[in-house]
Amino acid sequence: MSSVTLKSITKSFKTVQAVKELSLDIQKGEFFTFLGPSGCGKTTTLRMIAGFYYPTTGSIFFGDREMTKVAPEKRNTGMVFQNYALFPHMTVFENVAFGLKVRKLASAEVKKRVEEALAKVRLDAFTKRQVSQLSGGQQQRVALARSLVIQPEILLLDEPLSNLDARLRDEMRTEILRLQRDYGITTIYVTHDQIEALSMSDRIAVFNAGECQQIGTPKEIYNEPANDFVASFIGETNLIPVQLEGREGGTLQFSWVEDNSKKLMAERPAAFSEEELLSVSIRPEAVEVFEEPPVNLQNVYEGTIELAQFTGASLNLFISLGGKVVQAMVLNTMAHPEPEPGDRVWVRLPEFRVRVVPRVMEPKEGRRIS
Ligand SMILES: Nc1ncnc2c1ncn2[C@@H]1O[C@H](COP(=O)(O)OP(=O)(O)OP(=O)(O)O)[C@@H](O)[C@H]1O
Repeated sequence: MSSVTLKSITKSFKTVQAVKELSLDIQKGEFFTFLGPSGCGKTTTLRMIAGFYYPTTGSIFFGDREMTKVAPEKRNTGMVFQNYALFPHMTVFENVAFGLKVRKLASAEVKKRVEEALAKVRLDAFTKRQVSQLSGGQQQRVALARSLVIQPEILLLDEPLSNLDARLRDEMRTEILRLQRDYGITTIYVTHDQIEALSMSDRIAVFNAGECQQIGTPKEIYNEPANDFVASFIGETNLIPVQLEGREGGTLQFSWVEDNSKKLMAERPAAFSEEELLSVSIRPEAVEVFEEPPVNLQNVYEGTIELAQFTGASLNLFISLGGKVVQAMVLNTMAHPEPEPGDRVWVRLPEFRVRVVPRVMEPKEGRRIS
């Protein structure tokens, strides 16, 4: 088990700068996730940690050992890929034993370790099967056992669940976490799936276009996003571009950029400089919806329901407030009558639930419904 430190690493491929000035400290035994959209540099960073690529500039340490240009086979990392990369003509046992045989371990030791690893991933009944005769989930377990059996210091997982169906993904998520906790192994997990990232990680680094936008625990990333990109990439959110008008005590006073007759108060402390472009972010579950205009409340806007989506546990309401559509998630209380398109409602964006975030994305038009 080892900590991992990236010191200002960059990676360029001819004209593409895949990773820009990235610095990270991953703790011993931590489950750390790289999250971001396709092409943002997650895999390239993981490959630099594995040693398949060397950084163009910057350095990589495992504990206090510099690994920047050490060959992959000398790093003692275990890696699991999206496509499993198993040997289809070999049995489950042979696949898992492969790395140990390369390391020239005695055959009794190989047998013991492989059997232990297969028991851990609950495949002990399948040792003699050809991997081509296994399901996707079982193959992924073989890949996990193969990477763990070498007792790596660091486990690297590159979108390991993306080829599995939704139910199996759920199951394997729990399985991977259980194994990670059992072995206590430092784990770096690459995904573009925010649910995976939120539900599994100790900490997450959110990437965009080769840059790390925020590092934090799942709750920090979700509740206190660093900017509008992070807010909208993690979960659903409503973003309203705003202009600062004043401050009074701890309260910030804004007007909407798209309609400056609409005012908005925010009570959460927010770090930004006067010259930055700002939005407020508010999650659908934080938006309150009223059938009558509420009295003595702030940040209340009159609107019309455009769409009501029933999802079982909740109703997703898309509410037009003049040109802007805001999404609200209200719990299914089986109330009658239910909110319907065309209904006039009042929306409240509670001042203690809105987050002021710097605007780093291009402003978008209001969400289209159809
Ligand atoms: N070997 C390579 N040669 C040239 N460009 C590359 C190479 N590998 C990656 N890139 C480019 O670097 C950028 C980052 O790619 P990377 O694979 O790290 O992204 P990613 O976030 O892992 O994406 P995905 O989720 O799609 O795998 C992309 O623009 C990609 O096209």
